[in-house]
Amino acid sequence: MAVYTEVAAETLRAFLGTYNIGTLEAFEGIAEGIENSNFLLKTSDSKYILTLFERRVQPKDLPWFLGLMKHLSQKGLNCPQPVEDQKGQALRELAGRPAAITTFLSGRAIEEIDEASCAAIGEALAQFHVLGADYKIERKNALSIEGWRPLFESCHGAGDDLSSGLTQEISKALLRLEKNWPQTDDLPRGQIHADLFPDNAFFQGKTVSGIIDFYFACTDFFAYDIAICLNAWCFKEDKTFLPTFAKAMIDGYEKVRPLERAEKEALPLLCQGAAIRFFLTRLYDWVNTPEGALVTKKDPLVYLTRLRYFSEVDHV
Ligand SMILES: Nc1ncnc2c1ncn2[C@@H]1O[C@H](COP(=O)(O)OP(=O)(O)OP(=O)(O)O)[C@@H](O)[C@H]1O
Ligand SMILES: N[C@@H](CCO)C(=O)O
Repeated sequence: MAVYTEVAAETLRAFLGTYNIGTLEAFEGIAEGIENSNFLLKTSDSKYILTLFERRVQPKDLPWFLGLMKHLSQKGLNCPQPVEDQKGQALRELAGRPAAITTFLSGRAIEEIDEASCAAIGEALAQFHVLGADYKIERKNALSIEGWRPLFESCHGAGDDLSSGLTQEISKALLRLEKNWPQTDDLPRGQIHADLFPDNAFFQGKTVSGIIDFYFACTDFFAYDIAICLNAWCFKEDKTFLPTFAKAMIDGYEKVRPLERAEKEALPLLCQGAAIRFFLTRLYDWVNTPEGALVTKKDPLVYLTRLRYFSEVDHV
């Protein structure tokens, strides 16, 4: 459950009084998610999502994230639109936390991933990349190649408690990635979502009705975003890679934005990077989340399996 900060109804009612979105009829904490506290608000006008930012999100980055959401939703991407208060501000403070209200999106996360949903998410990802092109301000990806080693070192060898020899295996993988990771100009880059997991995509039938959770978005290689999705969508029961899902995703992507040859060739390496990124943030959380916290810890070892798989292939 991800509600780290509670909000009293009276406080929320007063807060909503500074917007033009009706009066509060009901609100409830949302169980899903691990990063921020989220609430579903029902007002006399409509439904909204209130997010209180916790944990990894740096307050200085919030205007960039909210700006990107506004930009993409205005361009026609199905994503939450930040709601401005009566003074035109989307970023506010509530219960001592940075806070924002966004529009509510219909649909729900897919129950069973298949080729059709992979194709649809590939297409939606390419739309994200293309529509983000004229959002010009860059935000460095703090969870890319330069961030992984410090994150790993901050876990102080804790991986060995999960699986023996793991510290050595990850050290070797990091060295390999640091030696071979593409330079900034090597591949097309722009604004990427960087966390487009199945729980961050809503579907209505086979159609993507919304993309949420922009709080890892950043400026990086487009193909790295595909690598994240290949990791997150194209494995069966956490272990077996599903080439037909991957092909459907890449074909869906290329309907909107054809990939360059260099991007395709870089995919196995970028997929290893994506696997290590999610392995490391999960390992960090495994070590640092106190017992009894109201949040479900995610298993880092799932991404070790994926790292091993992508380390052994020469194409995806
Ligand atoms: N705009 C929205 N419209 C409808 N539901 C939403 C919206 N934003 C968030 N939700 C709901 O809130 C849940 C948690 O949101 P989100 O995934 O952004 O949480 P998080 O803690 O920030 O993220 P995560 O752990 O995935 O990084 C979602 O699974 C969804 O059910
Ligand atoms: N999508 C991430 C959590 C948010 O970064 C994971 O599954 O590890």
